Amino acid sequence: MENPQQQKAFPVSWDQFHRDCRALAWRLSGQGKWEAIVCITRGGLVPAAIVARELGIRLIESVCIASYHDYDEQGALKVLKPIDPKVINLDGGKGKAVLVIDDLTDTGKTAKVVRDMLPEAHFATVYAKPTGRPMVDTFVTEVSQDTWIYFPWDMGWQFQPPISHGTAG
Ligand SMILES: O=P(O)(O)OC[C@H]1O[C@H](OP(=O)(O)OP(=O)(O)O)[C@H](O)[C@@H]1O
Ligand code: HPA
Ligand SMILES: [Mg+2]
Repeated sequence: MENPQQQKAFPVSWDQFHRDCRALAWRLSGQGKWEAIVCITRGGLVPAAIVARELGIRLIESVCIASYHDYDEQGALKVLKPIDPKVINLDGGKGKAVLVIDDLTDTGKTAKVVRDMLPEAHFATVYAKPTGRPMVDTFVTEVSQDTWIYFPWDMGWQFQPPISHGTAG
């Protein structure tokens, strides 16, 4: 993983994120009749809340996975909390009744770990990079692999130097 400072920046505001989550819900509506959402924490929590509201799904489970440290380097994936067997065992035990949601797929490694737990679930992310794209069934916006997505919960307001000063990224 390249240092985000050297990558293209794709900053996302709360408003844009809400719209993109609604667009994801529109794409998902009509594709399946899911009984539960499994969100991949922590990034999947916010899109899962919005999609659950739009699709009327009230059974929400989490799978807690940590991988990136210091915002840029991906370390070993750690499953901090597995999926409740009650959710795994819905409709045959392979995830047919489950919608899995995350904020993005980058290398696809996180999605792969969860796919191994729920091979027949539908995987949805708001954003996708080319390497991770084959791991998800539905997404809204693709960005290039050398783009770093800045989510609104990681951001704060700060002064932007004018473009003419030549330092804007
Ligand atoms: O496709 P990958 O290369 O595996 O990367 C994508 C994952 O990385 C980020 O999560 P992270 O592990 O940083 O944890 P967080 O959701 O708690 O921020 C993001 O939310 C995805 O879950
Ligand atoms: O582009 C990204 N942005 C934020 N978190 C991430 N985790 C993996 N890739 C990214
Ligand atoms: Mg995550």
